Amino acid sequence: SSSLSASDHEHSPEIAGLFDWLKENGAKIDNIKMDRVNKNGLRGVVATRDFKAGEVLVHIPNKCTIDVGPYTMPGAELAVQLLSKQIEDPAWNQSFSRYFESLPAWGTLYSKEIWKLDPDHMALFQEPYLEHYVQVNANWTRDVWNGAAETDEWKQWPAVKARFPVEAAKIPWEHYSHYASLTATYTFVFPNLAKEYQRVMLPLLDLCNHKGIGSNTFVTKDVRSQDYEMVATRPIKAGEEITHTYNMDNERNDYALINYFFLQRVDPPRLCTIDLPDGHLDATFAEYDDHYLPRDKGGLLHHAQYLEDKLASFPTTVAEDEKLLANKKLSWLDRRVIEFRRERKLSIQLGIKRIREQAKTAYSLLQMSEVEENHKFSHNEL
Ligand SMILES: C[S@@+](CC[C@H](N)C(=O)[O-])C[C@H]1O[C@@H](n2cnc3c(N)ncnc32)[C@H](O)[C@@H]1O
Repeated sequence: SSSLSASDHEHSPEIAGLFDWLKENGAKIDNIKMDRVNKNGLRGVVATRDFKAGEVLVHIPNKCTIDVGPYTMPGAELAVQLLSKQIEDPAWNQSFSRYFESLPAWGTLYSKEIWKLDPDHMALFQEPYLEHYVQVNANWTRDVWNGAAETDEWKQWPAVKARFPVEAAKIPWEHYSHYASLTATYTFVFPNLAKEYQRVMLPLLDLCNHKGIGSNTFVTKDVRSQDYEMVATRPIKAGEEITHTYNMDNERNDYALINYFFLQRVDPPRLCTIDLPDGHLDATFAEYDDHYLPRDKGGLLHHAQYLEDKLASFPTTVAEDEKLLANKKLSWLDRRVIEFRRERKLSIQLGIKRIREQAKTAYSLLQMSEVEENHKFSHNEL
């Protein structure tokens, strides 16, 4: 049989419990397993047999999933919704216990919702925009907990405390804020029967890692049954990691770091979102094939100059960052931020080089934008 034996989960009774619970509830999960998928021991999902393109790898019944709240809610408010659901219906909560145990333990998650606002840690970004960005998000989590956020009262933690004073008093800040990060980073977006887009928790599917270009599955919801399926987008070999694209924004390291606290070391390195012309973290970039050429306004050389100024403004060089990273005593939180800024600098260096090369041969491109500008101008004058 292709079903999993206990030894497949030797490293983790929680994962064995998750598989048992899902199977008891009719999930089809026979041809995948959990494993360590990189040198850092990252957990991920792996195929245990070959799959053809279009084949269903995993089927999760709707009753094993959780609609947490409207998809626009930030993690802080989703955490309030989830905790309130758990308190309100202890039997339901108990029935999901093996799922909750499969999720990362407190202290092992990190994201904008719970960023440490310690000045030394924040300074590691070498980027005021990012410091500000995580500050706004982490403060929101704190404010929703205290009832001080500028949003509806029902979305904030004191509303739960008022309804369930005894049970709510047992929830510490650490637990709530962990949930704020979890509901932001382990949820999917799907419509419910009323066609309202929800943040949804999908057991096991939420243990698959992100891959942009080259991912091998997507997740879909059946309109009739409301069940969820993971489908192969190309042939998959036994032993291959199962990945899907959380969103293409994660292909930019600043977006992935702030939102999910991971980085990809790709060759060639890609410019960060914030280093694209007019780039900022809440923008969506539809075009990813062209990593170095600025689009629209600005022009090539203008962007090269911007990147050169940026590079000169960093307090440390790539070599100095490397030296810091050689220190084995760095905390994992500090290490990843330094790794991030090193990758960012490498991408900026390459970006400048590419733009300068391109500018030599892209005369026609520059000329075209001038023509368009002149055209607009004369049109306005008419
Ligand atoms: C939805 S979970 C995926 C499962 C996770 N690896 C686990 O074991 O619980 C999202 C988290 O997984 C990690 N992750 C996802 N994709 C990754 C990738 N391409 N590289 C490194 N870490 C990744 C990040 O820590 C992220 O916050």
